Order: sequence, then C-alpha cells, then structure tokens
Amino acid sequence: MSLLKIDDLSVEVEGKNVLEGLNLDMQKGETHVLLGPNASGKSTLLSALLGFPKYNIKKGKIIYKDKDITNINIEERAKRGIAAVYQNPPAINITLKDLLDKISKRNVKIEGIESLMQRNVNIGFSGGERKFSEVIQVISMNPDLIILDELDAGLDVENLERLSLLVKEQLNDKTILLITHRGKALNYFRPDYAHVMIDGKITCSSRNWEKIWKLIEECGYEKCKTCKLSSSR
Ligand SMILES: Nc1ncnc2c1ncn2[C@@H]1O[C@H](COP(=O)(O)OP(=O)(O)OP(=O)(O)O)[C@@H](O)[C@H]1O
Repeated sequence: MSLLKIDDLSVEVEGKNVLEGLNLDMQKGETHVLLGPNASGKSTLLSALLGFPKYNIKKGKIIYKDKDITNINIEERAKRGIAAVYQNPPAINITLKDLLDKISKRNVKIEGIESLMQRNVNIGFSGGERKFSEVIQVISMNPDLIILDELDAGLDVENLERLSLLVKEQLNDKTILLITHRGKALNYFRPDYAHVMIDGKITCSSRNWEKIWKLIEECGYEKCKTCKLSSSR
C-alpha cells in the first residue's frame, strides 16, 4: 500500500521553478534515500511535502494515506503524521523539555542529553546537539512519514551511528525519506530505494542503492543524466 504518492509535481518558490514534474511512490514502511547535487531541489521537496506556504504548487498532486493533501495546510499535515528533521531548524524560545511536553505522543529517553533538555531549543546548540534535539522531537511525535534532511550533516562518526541506529530502532515500522550527500548514512539505513534528483526531477530510481552510490562516488552526478540503471518497481 502506498503511504505517499507524488504525481507530476511542479513547485515554484520566490518566482523560481524548482521542481518540475516529479513523481515518487513510497510504500508503507519503506525507507527511500534521495540523492542529488546541491540546489537540485531536495529540500524544496521536503518543504512542499510539509506544506510550507511559500512553496507554491503549480501542478500535480500529493497523495498521502490515500487522501489528496496538496492543498492542506502545514498544521493539518503534521496532525496527519508527516514530520521532518530539518537541515537548519530555527531557534525557539522554549526549553526542549517543555517543547517535548507539548508535542509528545510517546515517551522517548535518550541517555546523555539531560542538560540539553533544560536549554532553549537551538539557542547556542552545537551542530550535533541540534540533530539530537530534532530527532528526539520527531520520534516523540510518533509520525508515520519522516523526512530526514541531511541527518548526517554536522555529526561526528560516532554520533551519526548513534542517531541513525536510534532512528532505525524507534521508527522501524515507519516510512522514511532520507536526504543525504554521504554514503555512511546509507550503510546505516540500507534503503529499499535510492533516487537521484537532478534539476528538480527524479532522473533515476533503483533498489540497488549500493550501485547508485558507487557510480556517484566514481563519476559524480553527471553520469546520472545518462546511465541506464534506473528500473521500475
Ligand atoms: N525559500 C527560497 N527562496 C529562494 N530560493 C529558494 C528557496 N528555497 C529554495 N530555493 C532555491 O531552489 C533551489 C533548490 O534549493 P534546495 O534547497 O531545494 O536544493 P537542495 O537540493 O536541497 O540543495 P543542497 O543539497 O545544497 O541542500 C536553489 O536554487 C535554491 O536557492
């Protein structure tokens, strides 16, 4: 059963067409990874999926849990179980503990972040602390679709492993879209599908994420424009 189906989606932001006729189908419980060069539109897809009003949907549909949510607002999408770990989350004037008390649908305990709980969210947090704070928020909301935008950015090797395993363990039956530039995260998540986005379109999708990653590492994204690896489901 599809949890998320994106059909021919075109999105414009600040007068710029960023996504052009994008299609994506994620079955319930699958993990997909979205790869692609800088500025290809990966975070824009996240913003459009979450429903940020600045991201203007020009064409196409977003179907989630068999309902058309294309024109549904950001709060309603969150209520229906869509959540994200952001690349650059904003600072908020509330302690992490109080925020979790407000949003939590389930109790999550992570060892070693007790002092972080007493601090205002993202105010003076290090890159790694920001990620822990984001991940604990997302897990505690118990969403059904989670988008992880560069979970690995700013994390050292041990903390990338720790956070990846935590996400895998706590959200193991959930549907995950991981956006990344690094192979290390792929090894932890071992996605069901890898997709490559170039210029606002998914140009390659395959179950063989190891092969896609190897080609990208060896030849860069230029190769993705011409290679014939992409296969249907
Ligand atoms: N709010 C915005 N205002 C203006 N331009 C935007 C906005 N959001 C995205 N863009 C533009 O859309 C294009 C795609 O950006 P996006 O952040 O989606 O790329 P990305 O693939 O996530 O890149 P990266 O890998 O570098 O994070 C870029 O040219 C970016 O400047």
